[in-house]
Amino acid sequence: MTAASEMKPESVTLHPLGTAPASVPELLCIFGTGDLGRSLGLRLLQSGYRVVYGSRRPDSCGPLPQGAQVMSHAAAAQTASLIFICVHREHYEFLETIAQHLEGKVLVDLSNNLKKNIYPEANAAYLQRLVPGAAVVKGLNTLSAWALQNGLLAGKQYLCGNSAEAKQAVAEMSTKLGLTVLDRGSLSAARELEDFPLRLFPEWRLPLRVAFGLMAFFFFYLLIRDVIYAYVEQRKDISYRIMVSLANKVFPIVSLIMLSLCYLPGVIAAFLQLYRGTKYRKQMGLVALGLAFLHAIYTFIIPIRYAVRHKLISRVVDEIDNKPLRLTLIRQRHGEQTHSMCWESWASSLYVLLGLTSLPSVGGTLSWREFSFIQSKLGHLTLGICTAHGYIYGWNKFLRPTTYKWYTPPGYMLCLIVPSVVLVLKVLLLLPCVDRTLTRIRQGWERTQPREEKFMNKSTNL
Ligand SMILES: NC(=O)C1=CN([C@@H]2O[C@H](COP(=O)(O)OP(=O)(O)OC[C@H]3O[C@@H](n4cnc5c(N)ncnc54)[C@H](OP(=O)(O)O)[C@@H]3O)[C@@H](O)[C@H]2O)C=CC1
Ligand SMILES: [Cu+2]
Repeated sequence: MTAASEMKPESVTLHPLGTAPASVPELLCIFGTGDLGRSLGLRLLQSGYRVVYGSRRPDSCGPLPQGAQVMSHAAAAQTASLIFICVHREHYEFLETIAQHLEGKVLVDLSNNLKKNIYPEANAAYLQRLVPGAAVVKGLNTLSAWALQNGLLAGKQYLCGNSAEAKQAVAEMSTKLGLTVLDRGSLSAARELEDFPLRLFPEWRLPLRVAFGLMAFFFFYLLIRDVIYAYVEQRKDISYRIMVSLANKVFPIVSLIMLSLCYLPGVIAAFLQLYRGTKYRKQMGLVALGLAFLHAIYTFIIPIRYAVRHKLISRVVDEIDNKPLRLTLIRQRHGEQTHSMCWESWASSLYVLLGLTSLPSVGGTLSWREFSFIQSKLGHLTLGICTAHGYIYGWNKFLRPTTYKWYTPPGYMLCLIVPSVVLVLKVLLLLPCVDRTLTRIRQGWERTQPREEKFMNKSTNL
């Protein structure tokens, strides 16, 4: 490490903001030698930049990436036109004292807060107030020191700031680091950007809420229908069933509904001739996958319990010495089990295929055609198979009055509604005449058509 006094700042061409060049400055400055500062510096060096650190203690800061220089804040600021502020907001005051050295520089504010709304203004707005002569750009704050160090740079980054040139400079640098950046407008968006890292798995929130909501609903619905009904009407206590049987009814029900919800927007959109994907599709599908998996596991556990009971039954039957009856009992049980286990293994392997291919690392190795084939064709096939599973499971119960305890349909009947609607719509869409029209519409045919006709098309299709 070189002390600031011994070091001559390298000469770089500094460009006033108004006439920013198309190329990024070669030498970049980082304030703060902490976790983020070090990881970012390493990454910048690897991408072909030169890096100068600005530190309170240029002589005694910890180990820095090889090739980087370190000096005082003021000296470092003079070497570069772009400065990353890798210091916590709580310590920003020192920047005010060196504000004259930061005149005309681009300051990148990467800071985050631990909680929302702990400060009256966004960190970046505060920085801009401390250093009015600089162009503050907020962004890259969803990077993590860990990911930078390990070369993982997936995910979009957002930028905002009042100076278009400054944002341009940061965007070009980010692209060179292999990041995808999106412009979110002026610095007034900084607060929103600072809140991003505080949101945990935002895309998972809706799918998980839907899953939990559906699970809670079906759990209580089945609890009333199965356990409470048996208790009230037949004076039987079957609460021991809650843990396994009830759960094993709730999982496939919710799983199937979630899977069909993945495809519902698609078919509806097709009918509305507004074909676009939905953001939550992948997450919905993966939650459905998880639940289907639990269902399959439970289904393989339940026969073990049945097998135990089975032995008891055979012993009792043995005592009565009624061999034909015993054989029928065994055959019935066995048939049901193999049937159901066969369904489960089919459906779950399809689910796994769907889930795996929707992971970015696997999906990336497939061509677009392969991906859409698996996600769309196999997705609908899985949906079809699971829906058929539901119908076959319950076909002989539909007309039996005892099925409708307290006038409520059983859970599996309710859960077949959405998938059936999706499948019927899908089949309608596959009809040659509809398919042809849809293809033509998607190829831009609609533009020459009056609006009313478009809607008429839709209603005749339905
Ligand atoms: N770590 C991460 O993964 C990420 C961090 N961030 C943000 O980056 C910023 C820095 O985080 P991180 O690197 O983890 O923090 P660290 O605590 O690891 O580093 C902060 C650095 O700031 C400098 N510093 C500390 N106190 C003062 C002070 N009073 N005056 C001037 N400089 C000071 C120090 O450098 P020196 O001793 O050289 O002066 C210190 O190393 C934070 O705002 C954080 O929210 C954003 C995204 C990810
Ligand atoms: Cu099943």
